[in-house]
Amino acid sequence: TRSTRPQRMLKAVQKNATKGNPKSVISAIDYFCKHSEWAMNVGDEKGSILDSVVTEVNPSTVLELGTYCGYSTVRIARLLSPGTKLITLEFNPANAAVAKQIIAYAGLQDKVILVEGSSGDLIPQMKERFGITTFDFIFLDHWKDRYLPDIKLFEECGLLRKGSVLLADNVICPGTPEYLEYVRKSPRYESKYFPAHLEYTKVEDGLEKSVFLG
Ligand SMILES: CCCNc1ncnc2c1ncn2[C@@H]1O[C@H](/C=C/CNC(=O)c2cc(-c3ccc(F)cc3)cc(O)c2O)[C@@H](O)[C@H]1O
Ligand SMILES: [Mg+2]
Repeated sequence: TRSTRPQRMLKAVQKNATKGNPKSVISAIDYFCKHSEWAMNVGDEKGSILDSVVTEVNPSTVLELGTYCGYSTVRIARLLSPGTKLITLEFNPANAAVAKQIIAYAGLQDKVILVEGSSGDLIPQMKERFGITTFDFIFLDHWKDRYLPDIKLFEECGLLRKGSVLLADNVICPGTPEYLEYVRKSPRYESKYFPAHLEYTKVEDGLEKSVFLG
């Protein structure tokens, strides 16, 4: 049967990137998406903003919602200090399988805990399963209509502390209007919009950074 786009992306990484070199894996995926097939990775423009926020926060506890093929997982994990791991949630087993191989190709498997399942089920399990008290940094990049219910779940589960940083992709395109209204109106968050473009296109998009105020 015909291969899937994630499988073709993995092949491109194995062909064009250098094993153990995260930067080359990132470049190989960006090249594939620019010259072969568009795919919904955060991309290099928004990816640079993600890099700068991760570097600024220098988090000890990290969560990513929506691994997809692991592009942003690799971007984040390569910047974490030694001993720090990121937890990434992916409910599509085929995507998780590709992501696992891309993360391993980058040599970052020891810095990543990839959990197969739905955020709605897994967020309430974070404390007991992974010994998490609160998250320092959360990257939201899963189904756009799930950003709002999941941020409320973080609050209910006591997974945010004063200063926790949430960074959300695609707040313009495809758009997350309810989430954006919530974090911008709520007195419990200090929000900032980082304008950019939809990955590999000239379409307007951006990232919303929201700091929990406690
Ligand atoms: C009910 C399940 C909610 N919880 C969840 N828990 C764990 N993993 C979840 C997930 N939701 C989705 N996922 C996974 O995340 C990934 C989904 C990401 C959704 N992203 C987008 O739709 C998206 C879409 C675009 C896009 C933009 C313009 C366009 F014309 C077409 C697409 C751009 C992006 O940057 C995007 O991130 C998949 O791998 C999916 O299996
Ligand atoms: Mg996205």
